[in-house]
Amino acid sequence: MSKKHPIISVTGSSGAGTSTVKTTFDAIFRREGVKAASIEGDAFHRYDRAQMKTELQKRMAEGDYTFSHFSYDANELGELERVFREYGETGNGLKRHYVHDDEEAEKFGVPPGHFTAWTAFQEESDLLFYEGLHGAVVNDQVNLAALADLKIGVVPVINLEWIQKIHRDKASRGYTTEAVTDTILRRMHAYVHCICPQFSETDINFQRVPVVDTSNPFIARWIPTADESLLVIRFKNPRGIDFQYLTSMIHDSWMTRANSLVVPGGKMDLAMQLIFTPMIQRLVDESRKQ
Ligand SMILES: Nc1ncnc2c1ncn2[C@@H]1O[C@H](COP(=O)(O)OP(=O)(O)OP(=O)(O)O)[C@@H](O)[C@H]1O
Ligand SMILES: O=C(CO)[C@H](O)[C@H](O)COP(=O)(O)O
Repeated sequence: MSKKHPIISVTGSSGAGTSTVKTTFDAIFRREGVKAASIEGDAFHRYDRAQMKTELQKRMAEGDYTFSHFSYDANELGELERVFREYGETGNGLKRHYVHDDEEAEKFGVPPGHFTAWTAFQEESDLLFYEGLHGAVVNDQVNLAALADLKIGVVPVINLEWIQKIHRDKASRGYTTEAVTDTILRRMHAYVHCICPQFSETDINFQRVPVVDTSNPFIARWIPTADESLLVIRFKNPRGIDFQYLTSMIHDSWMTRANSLVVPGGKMDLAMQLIFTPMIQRLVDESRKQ
């Protein structure tokens, strides 16, 4: 935690929608005149695509079938912790990109499956924004949750998460349904042990729930739309959250528990704007006073 250089960490599994949520944050940052330095979780993978394939084969030959991109040791979480810590102390840090597809290859000048070089943050910023797989990990080696000032979980119910992952990986990353299904299966152990525990560390979780049948996510022809889903928003600590204001501003929303709100899927962006704008203002006001 750093009052001077705050960190916002948006955490979710692959395909959960963390990149999509970033567009809402970018809109708030723009409107509120907040300068954010952004980093992506995939930049902290330990291996490039070819190295990962080799490492996977090696582990499987040794009888380890649990290793995947979700595993702690497939990622440089110590490096991520160092970036969080350095940013909190100095407002600086290092970033790079993991290039997934041809479009990103064109943008970054590096072939798919490779990393760009590490570079220091170019400009001064008011806060650091992380989105990725491991932004609230607490294990015996790192404590990322302790270093982030606002932690957000993006967690569609699992059928929906799989549909999103399958559709995105097929449409933009050139994978087949079978290849994505294999990846989902291979990652399940680490999903349970490395991804899920973070959602007890996060301050607010956003869980999209479809209200159409997703019983067989592997044949879904499209991702359930905003109108075909609800959003459960759960606050770890509801103290200070003005639920009356939120339910009056978000049409058709209601409370299901003392710390949980449900809003129509189409109100996700509005709900995030209403919830996060005052939180971001508070973080930035505090930091400017230091
Ligand atoms: N609220 C939503 N409504 C409908 N579709 C969504 C929503 N959020 C995400 N998606 C879709 O799900 C897919 C995955 O989303 P996104 O790329 O944001 O995931 P991600 O968590 O960043 O994944 P990764 O970490 O693997 O890059 C995309 O096709 C995106 O359009
Ligand atoms: O999105 C992901 C994790 O968040 C990808 O699955 C991971 O970055 C590996 O990518 P690829 O299989 O394209 O090399």
